[in-house]
Amino acid sequence: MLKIPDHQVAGHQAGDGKLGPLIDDSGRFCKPLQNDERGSREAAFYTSFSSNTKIPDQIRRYFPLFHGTQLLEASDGSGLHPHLILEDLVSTHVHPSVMDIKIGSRTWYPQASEEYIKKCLKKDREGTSLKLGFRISGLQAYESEESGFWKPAKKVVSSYDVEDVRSSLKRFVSSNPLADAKPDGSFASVVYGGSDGILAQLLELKAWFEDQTIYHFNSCSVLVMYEKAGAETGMSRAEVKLIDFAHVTDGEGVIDHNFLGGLCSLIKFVSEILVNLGD
Ligand SMILES: O=P(O)(O)O[C@@H]1[C@@H](OP(=O)(O)O)[C@H](OP(=O)(O)O)[C@H](O)[C@H](OP(=O)(O)O)[C@H]1OP(=O)(O)O
Ligand SMILES: Nc1ncnc2c1ncn2[C@@H]1O[C@H](COP(=O)(O)OP(=O)(O)O)[C@@H](O)[C@H]1O
Repeated sequence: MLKIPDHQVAGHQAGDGKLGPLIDDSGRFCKPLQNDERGSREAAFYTSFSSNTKIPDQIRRYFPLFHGTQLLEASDGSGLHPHLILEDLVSTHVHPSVMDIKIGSRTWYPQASEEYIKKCLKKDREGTSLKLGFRISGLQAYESEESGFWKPAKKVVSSYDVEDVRSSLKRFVSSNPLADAKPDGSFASVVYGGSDGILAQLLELKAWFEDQTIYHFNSCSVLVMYEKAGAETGMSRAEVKLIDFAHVTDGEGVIDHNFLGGLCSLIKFVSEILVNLGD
């Protein structure tokens, strides 16, 4: 049975007669193809990426598994609609803490329409993209059975400034994300740090981006995920994945400086949280 995911933190959402992703019980995340070129671009990306033998295995694991496209009943009631059948990245989590971070100081690309570029430039300027090379698009962090999740509203997140980004990255890995008090950052070392933590994963991705010239990942996001119960026992299952490939273009032999720069900036923010843990 397909249902609306309650773990989605950004992007187009199903419900209220709108077209959005659906999940099933077998761990599939079904993302409807957008009707314009965004849909065909994303499907083309997954098809090309799946069969590209130049992608190292240790990098492939940062992308959702792709099981092709299928016609499914759309969430907006419009009937059968093509969906990308992806791995649901949090299907094995009980209380997933998830943050969507859109990478790049520029979320548009030269081939896009003037109108689209204008819209993106406005969002990039108003958010932290231009200043930092990334912005938080949405997030949720689990606190407890009683209080549930810290899940700030879309309009709150879209108005984040640099300091809000810094404090949200710390609050996201705190045991008290909903508290007015200073976030304790108590899961930072287990989630962000360590040999297989978020920072190590971001650094591995960065090393690939320093070389790869196959794709330009315009407007893509890094999805950061962990499970609080695991973090409490030192086994957070913290993971980084890349998502949203509706604006990927051919790299044409050129380094993706826009993505690489944003990734470096995010790495610096995460590193600083680890360095300043005692503060
Ligand atoms: O439709 P909205 O308001 O949810 O905005 C979408 C954005 O959602 P968010 O700002 O995160 O809530 C959405 O952002 P995310 O990718 O979810 O970070 C995109 O900017 C999307 O544009 P496009 O599909 O990339 O061309 C945006 O879609 P369009 O404005 O192009 O429809
Ligand atoms: N494969 C996936 N598994 C689990 N959640 C996902 C997956 N892909 C996307 N999401 C969730 O959906 C949100 C929007 O995804 P995205 O691909 O950016 O959609 P859009 O193109 O509408 O912006 C993400 O912030 C995340 O919460």
